[in-house]
Amino acid sequence: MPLSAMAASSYDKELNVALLAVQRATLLTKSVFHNHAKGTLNKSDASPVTIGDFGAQALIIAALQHNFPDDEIVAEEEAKDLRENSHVRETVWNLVQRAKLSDSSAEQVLGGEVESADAMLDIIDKGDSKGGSKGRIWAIDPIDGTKGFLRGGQYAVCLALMVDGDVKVGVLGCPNLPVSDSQPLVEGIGADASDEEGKFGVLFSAVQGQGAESRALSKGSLTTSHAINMKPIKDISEATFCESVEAGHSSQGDAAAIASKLGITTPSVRMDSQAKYGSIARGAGDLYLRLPVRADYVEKIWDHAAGDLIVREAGGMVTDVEGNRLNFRLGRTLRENKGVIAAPREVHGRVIEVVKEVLGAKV
Ligand SMILES: Nc1ncnc2c1ncn2[C@@H]1O[C@H](COP(=O)(O)O)[C@@H](OP(=O)(O)O)[C@H]1O
Ligand SMILES: [Mg+2]
Ligand SMILES: [Mg+2]
Ligand SMILES: [Mg+2]
Repeated sequence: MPLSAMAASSYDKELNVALLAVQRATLLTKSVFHNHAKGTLNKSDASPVTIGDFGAQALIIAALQHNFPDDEIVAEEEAKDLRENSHVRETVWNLVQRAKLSDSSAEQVLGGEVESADAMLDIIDKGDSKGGSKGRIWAIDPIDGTKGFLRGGQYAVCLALMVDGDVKVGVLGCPNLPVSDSQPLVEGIGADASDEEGKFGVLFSAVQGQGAESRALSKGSLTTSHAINMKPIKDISEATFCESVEAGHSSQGDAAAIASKLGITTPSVRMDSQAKYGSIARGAGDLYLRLPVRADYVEKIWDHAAGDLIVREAGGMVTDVEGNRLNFRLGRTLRENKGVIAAPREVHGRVIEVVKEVLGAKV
């Protein structure tokens, strides 16, 4: 490959912008958690959305539009509720204006000052791409695990770049996870993520073919990163697995049955959001099981794109419950996939066998 083509395919700029954009948006969500009523609204599917979700989405899209004006964006939220509710709109607008990284050169990279509250609404609605298998498309989940965010549990600010339907860059900001990779899995705020000394959680990232990394989140420029890898497993019965806190998002009964058949005796760690993908990628846990609760639920690409790449680049395998790779080419949803099974490569096949036994026995 000619040098110029190699440089063009390394995604250095995309990764840098994505990391800084997620870091700035994560700061906004932290300030909402500490200083505000969350401004929770209920969406049409009865799930919650907060001023933090809207503000984080506006900030990330503004940064992407400044740097990559021709790219498409698939984002979870839309501005409709803000157009109808001036009080919530003004609160989000204030947050967006105030959210700045402390390092001016980092802010300069992100650029794209939002000019007015109305411009902010239009920016939020730029996340309405239909997605698909062609071209450059970013997927944004401004707060994944909104229920966890409201409870003071785990949540993640998630951003991924897909090119022709393949995830090339993935970033997860997890402000409530421990900074250090070797801390055990936690359901609540990590002991060393308390915001003292400016430490507040972790930023995971991966670029296709270049491995996965983690670094401490900061309020200014990026901190130094290091490579992360899934933990090698000798005996599957010694694995720890994580699953959703919300029983409505993943069948905890099926997970318990699968774990028991695998000989796993350690209870599951329940945590919200794509923090589960980051946690197994850094070796703090081994398996992530997401087992369908309702036959009609279709997973969304923004709930999985970044985590899928980060786990695969750390040495893992991510599939649905049938063992098929997640297909990000079909639009805003993963309509061909049911559930998610993420595990180290060497044991993934065995886990899928047992998943099929347990789920097959139900029908
Ligand atoms: N019935 C269901 N089954 C699976 N996932 C669901 C679901 N209803 C909502 N979700 C998704 O579950 C995500 C949270 O996952 P987790 O349980 O791993 O924390 C939510 O993301 P948001 O919080 O971004 O809306 C939402 O998209
Ligand atoms: Mg949501
Ligand atoms: Mg989500
Ligand atoms: Mg969300």
